[in-house]
Amino acid sequence: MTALLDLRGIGLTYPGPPPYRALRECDLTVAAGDHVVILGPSGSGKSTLLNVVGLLDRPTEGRYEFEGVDTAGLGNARRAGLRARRIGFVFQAFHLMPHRSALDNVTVALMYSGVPSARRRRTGLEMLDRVGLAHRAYALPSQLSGGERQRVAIARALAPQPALLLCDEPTGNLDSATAERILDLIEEVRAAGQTVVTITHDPVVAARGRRAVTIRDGRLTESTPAAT
Ligand SMILES: Nc1ncnc2c1ncn2[C@@H]1O[C@H](COP(=O)(O)OP(=O)(O)OP(=O)(O)O)[C@@H](O)[C@H]1O
Repeated sequence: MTALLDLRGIGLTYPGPPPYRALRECDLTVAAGDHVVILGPSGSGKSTLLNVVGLLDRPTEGRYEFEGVDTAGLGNARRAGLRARRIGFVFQAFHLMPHRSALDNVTVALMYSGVPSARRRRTGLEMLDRVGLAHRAYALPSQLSGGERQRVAIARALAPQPALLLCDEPTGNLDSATAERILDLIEEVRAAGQTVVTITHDPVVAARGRRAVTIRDGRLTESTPAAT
């Protein structure tokens, strides 16, 4: 399989004061179509790593290639464009626009990724249908359950057909039955050929990955491979 992303010797030091070295010498290659889980305790560097992988932050050391392109050479506008088109984010707190319908939340992502307005509504409805929420397209986030909100967030993340789905504690705010349904949906996404990277401190979530990597004190180590 070809590598979707490749990190070599990645380090990130927050400037402070005092400076804090949150990532050190991280090497990670993620093959296209894989689901890699990054597991680690609070404060270990998971979000920092996710921000680097998601092109939100620049590392202070090392080389990060996304789809074969050295990201160090990309200006902020190119990075933002790649993020909108090639990377979907799913967060624990959903981050939906509260005063916009489920459908609007999805179509706005399509607008940022450059999809022409004539196609956005139909694609948005198709994405909501894919997560089982076509019948709630015009509901506001406040009228949806936590699991439904996360499904809208997944529809939004997937709508631009990103190469990479990045999940940050995707089931952190959900009860265990709802969490299972969200994890099933993420597994469907991977089975359909998209690449998934999930960060979590929850072993139940980690068990769903095909490969697990542990981060401790900003260093990555390969864990026992998860079931494939
Ligand atoms: N902007 C910042 N400036 C300085 N230090 C920071 C900054 N952001 C994070 N840190 C520190 O870097 C370390 C890693 O933080 P990070 O948020 O990546 O951890 P995490 O594993 O995601 O934790 P959690 O599971 O609690 O969200 C922590 O010690 C944190 O205090």
